[in-house]
Amino acid sequence: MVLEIPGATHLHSGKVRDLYEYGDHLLMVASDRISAYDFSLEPGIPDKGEILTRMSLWWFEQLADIVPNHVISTDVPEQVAGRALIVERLDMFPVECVVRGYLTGSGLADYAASGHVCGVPLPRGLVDGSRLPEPIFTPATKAEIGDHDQNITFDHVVDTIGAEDAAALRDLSIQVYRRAEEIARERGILLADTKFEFGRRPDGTIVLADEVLTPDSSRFWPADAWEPGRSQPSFDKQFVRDWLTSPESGWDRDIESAPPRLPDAIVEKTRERYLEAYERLTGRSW
Ligand SMILES: C[C@H](c1ccccc1)n1cc(-c2ncnc(N)c2C#N)cn1
Repeated sequence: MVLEIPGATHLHSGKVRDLYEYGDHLLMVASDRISAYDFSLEPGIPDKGEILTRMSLWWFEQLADIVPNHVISTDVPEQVAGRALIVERLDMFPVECVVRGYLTGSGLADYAASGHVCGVPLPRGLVDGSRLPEPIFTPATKAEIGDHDQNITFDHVVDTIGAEDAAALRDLSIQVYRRAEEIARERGILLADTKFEFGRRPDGTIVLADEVLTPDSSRFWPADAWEPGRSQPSFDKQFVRDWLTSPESGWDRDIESAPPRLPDAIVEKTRERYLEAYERLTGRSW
């Protein structure tokens, strides 16, 4: 559902976010929508958009000494107060800058098939959830709506945007991941992997854009439940996943039908997990 916002013209809609033209800038709006198993679920999680917007803002502040960001203002239209940002319009690089500190998901699948992820060789014997010896840059191309991003090699990034910018995005992405992973780990949250988007200013400066280091752009795992060799519980989405895959939901994931509406109890427990992640990471009370 695209909101009519005075002064804003709708540009893009993602599963859980919407982007609008807003004068010379852009308005990035986070919804309360939650997605799992590639479906947008109902109902939304109350305050999720605001919690993740505040989390992203906090991360931009923590990272400002190593990378400039696109945030201009939080003085947004009343309708989206607290869950939108006015951001600088950038020339976006067409690369999803994914950094992995742990092996799971499509990275694990590529590793199982080839011993590599995005052309990066990894040691033998790694399992689901293994911590990697060093964080790796595993870029992807933005998929069409509804499709999964496609993992690509660093050389493919060089061919797309040139060697200098490719190296700059790789180095920046890994530097930002390392800083964030350490901050999160100190607070009991494992940042298994994350996806950054960068853009360029007219003067050539590379700027960190999009949302950053939220449970929507990253895998957040509770550190005290980490056990390589099996799927790790998601910090924020595990209640939803467990209910959807339980007999109680009556949902059959295999027939690719839309999942049923989430029960109030699951919605509330999930809201509490987003609040817990925000308060633990930022040290700020909601
Ligand atoms: C993928 C992402 C998106 C966000 C929200 C909803 C749907 C898509 N997106 C971000 C831009 C973008 N373009 C120019 N300047 C910027 N500062 C940004 C940002 N952030 C274009 N697309």
